[in-house]
Amino acid sequence: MNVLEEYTEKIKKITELTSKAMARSLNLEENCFLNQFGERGPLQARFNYYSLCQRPDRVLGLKPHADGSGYTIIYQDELGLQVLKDDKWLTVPNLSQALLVLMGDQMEIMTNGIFKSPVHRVLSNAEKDRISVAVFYTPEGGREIGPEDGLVSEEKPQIFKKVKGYADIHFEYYQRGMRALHIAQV
Ligand SMILES: O=C(O)CCC(=O)C(=O)O
Ligand SMILES: [Fe+2]
Repeated sequence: MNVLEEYTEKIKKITELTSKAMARSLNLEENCFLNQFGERGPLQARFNYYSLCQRPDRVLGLKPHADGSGYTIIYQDELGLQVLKDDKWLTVPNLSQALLVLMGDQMEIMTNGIFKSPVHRVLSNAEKDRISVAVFYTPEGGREIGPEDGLVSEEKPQIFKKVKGYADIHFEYYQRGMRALHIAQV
């Protein structure tokens, strides 16, 4: 087995554990998110190399965006990733050997807005280059996904509709530098 196959198999196991843990944390049946992703929910890896940049004050490594995945599992070898929270950019710590689980738009939809898909960006750096491996875990293309029934009630009205093919819609908006989540709003 080559390294990429091995990494993918391990990440697949992590998606199973993580999806179940997230369901339990919301008092939902533990397979509910896995059922929405489907058995063949794709895992797509993106390898990012951020070379040295002489003007980190003027150039970003990666422009602000939110992921269209269900969620994304990121390995990073240096600091640089930032998430937007309350209008402030926070640098994600880089713990040795740690993987980062970043919510994508489709988990925000499935949790009816409880788990937020953050806008994030990557800074550039004049001293250290940086590598990251982002694995996007996305529901099967043909499937309709939507808020879990258990997360909708009179006090917590449904804020997202059921959607199909969200990843493709997201990509069109992404290319224009825009967010797509509003298309799923009720
Ligand atoms: O390089 C990183 O840490 C994040 C990459 C990322 O956000 C992406 O590929 O969508
Ligand atoms: Fe991203």
